[in-house]
Amino acid sequence: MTGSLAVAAHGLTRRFGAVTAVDHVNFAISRAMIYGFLGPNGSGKSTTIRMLCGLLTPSEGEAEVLGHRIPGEAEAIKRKIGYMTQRFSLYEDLSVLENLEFMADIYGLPRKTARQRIDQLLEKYNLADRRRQWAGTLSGGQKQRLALAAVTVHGPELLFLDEPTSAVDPQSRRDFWETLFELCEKGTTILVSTHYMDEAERCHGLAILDRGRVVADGAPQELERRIDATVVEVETGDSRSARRVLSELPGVLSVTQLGMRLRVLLDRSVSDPLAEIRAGLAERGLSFDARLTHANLEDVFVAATQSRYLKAQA
Ligand SMILES: Nc1ncnc2c1ncn2[C@@H]1O[C@H](COP(=O)(O)OP(=O)(O)OP(=O)(O)O)[C@@H](O)[C@H]1O
Repeated sequence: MTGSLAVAAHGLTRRFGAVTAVDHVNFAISRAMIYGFLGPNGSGKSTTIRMLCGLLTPSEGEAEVLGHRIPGEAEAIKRKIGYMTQRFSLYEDLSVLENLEFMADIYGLPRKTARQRIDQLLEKYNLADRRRQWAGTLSGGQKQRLALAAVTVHGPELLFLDEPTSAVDPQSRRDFWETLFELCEKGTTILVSTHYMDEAERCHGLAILDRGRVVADGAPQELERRIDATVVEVETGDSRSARRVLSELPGVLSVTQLGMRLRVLLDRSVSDPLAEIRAGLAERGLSFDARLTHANLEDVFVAATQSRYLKAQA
């Protein structure tokens, strides 16, 4: 692994009995970047993260994390990383301050350093006025800020954030992402899992996971450009009938309704998608307007997961 990579996974696999939760995944994360795992529930995001943190042993394959091999050197990385789980892992009956002191203690920070660092974090995360409040009584956004403060108390080089925004409102999500960019600008590498498309769009790099496999990876804009599908937007007065007709056309991967418009995703193998759609709708006597449009990340996600599903059915 070269020095510019924070994480490299090679054929990383984890089975739980008959279930293959993570299936030979490969990816590389450069230092000081925000890398996303985008995938639905059960796609293997948490299991992959737990293997990279050294909390779960891979069934097969290996990874290098900050220059250490996983499995094998898992102990060596624990002080260099921060791991924020979906449930924020706070002690609800300890105060904000006690939670941070506890984490500083776990990481063995000298008392004076810990005090300075905790004061900085309380200011940075806007929790100074609440230092004596029980963590359990904080709002979702405040708990999230405290959880991030807690996992960064020791100044980790690499942060693993497992669906960190699922329990907070849109404004807290935006603020949280601003903080991630600040950390990244100061050199922290961040791996964040999400099932929100808008969050995935903000990552420098991205792996789309589906049933334990990486089905696409790259920068979000690059993935949109490289998509293995064509996107057509259809406007029609009878979207219900049009939707039914379009769903049955050969090569159609998905039809999504957006207000009065339908967004149709077709496999690349369809040579003239506009003609196909026009012929299908005209045959049923439906009036419409259809045009080609650019792919977004949701289209990339649907194309990557649907075409795999259709190939498996064939
Ligand atoms: N300890 C375990 N024992 C058995 N099966 C497990 C275990 N942990 C995860 N799995 C299974 O592995 C698969 C992947 O789960 P994982 O939690 O990694 O997915 P995820 O993408 O993080 O989803 P979520 O967002 O719901 O956490 C699922 O089918 C899950 O039920």
